[in-house]
Amino acid sequence: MSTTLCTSIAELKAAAAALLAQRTAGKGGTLGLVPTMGALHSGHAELATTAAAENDVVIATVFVNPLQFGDATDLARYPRTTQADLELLDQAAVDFMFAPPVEEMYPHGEPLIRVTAGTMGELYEGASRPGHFDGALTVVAKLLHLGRPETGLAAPAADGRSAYRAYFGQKDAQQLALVRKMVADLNFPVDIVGVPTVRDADGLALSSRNRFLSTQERESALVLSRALRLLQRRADAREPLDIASVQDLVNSAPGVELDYLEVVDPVTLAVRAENCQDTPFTGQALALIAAKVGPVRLIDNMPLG
Ligand SMILES: Nc1ncnc2c1ncn2[C@@H]1O[C@H](COP(=O)(O)OP(=O)(O)OP(=O)(O)O)[C@@H](O)[C@H]1O
Ligand SMILES: CC(C)(CO)[C@@H](O)C(=O)[O-]
Ligand code: BAL
Repeated sequence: MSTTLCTSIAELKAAAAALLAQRTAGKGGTLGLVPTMGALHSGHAELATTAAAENDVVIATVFVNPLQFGDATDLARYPRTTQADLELLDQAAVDFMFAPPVEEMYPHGEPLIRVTAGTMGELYEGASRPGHFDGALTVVAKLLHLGRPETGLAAPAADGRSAYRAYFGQKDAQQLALVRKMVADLNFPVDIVGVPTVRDADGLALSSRNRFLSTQERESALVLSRALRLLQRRADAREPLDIASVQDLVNSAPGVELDYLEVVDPVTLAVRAENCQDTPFTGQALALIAAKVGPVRLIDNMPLG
């Protein structure tokens, strides 16, 4: 096992700085950070291997952040699989797994000062999970600070890339857009890298919560990626999207309760008011979907155009 498990911030910072100095002969190098909540699967592995291919040292964080859970049951039953996570990260050539206890991250209880995700954080996922993105951005801000060693990072490269990069999945499109906005608005010295969604062969986006689906619910859940692909085909053909018909298709799947299916601007996430129903699709957009399948809330998205 070459991945080192760290549970304290001081231990992580010292060990990461030392390894970076050793690997780069003290000349400075690049560091990749992969924030996760654990219960790792091949989607996380893709983030980790991308980070390992692009950086001298990689830290993956595994922390089930209470601040981003409104629902205590969801928090309590969130899967925790530390040993398996360590093995997956080792396979992906990650150097450090930072898995702090809650008291290490929040030693004085919940923090008084937090990041607010603003109006963008109130849309879509934020509407169903009030405060979720404030909690997620607050912990991401902390992790971005904690993961960066105090010394040993190279100056920005000629192509303008920072020596510090953090990796997030495009599956959580709203989270990725909000992290990019936080980093831009608050001048965090880090590049955010978006990694494409990894899917099972039948199209279902991998998610730690998929394990709670029964066989029948998993079959029903395929309607999410099918709906997105149907919109993609219509967009590619420059046909009207007729989004209402796709919403009906999702709701007709047994046990599926659609929360939202929206076509939005890929950067601002504002709903596209035009070209979603009857007129031919033009330009580029992102289709976002969320639905409850049995007891599990699932999200997915695909680019259009
Ligand atoms: N299928 C996937 N493909 C690529 N990246 C993914 C995938 N699933 C999750 N990620 C990314 O991994 C990071 C950590 O996500 P997280 O630990 O919440 O996993 P998850 O599977 O999305 O869990 P859940 O949705 O059940 O909370 C996020 O940046 C997320 O976007
Ligand atoms: C980014 C993150 C690790 C913050 O807790 C979480 O929201 C997630 O796993 O996507
Ligand atoms: N992947 C998003 C984290 C969450 O569901 O809380």
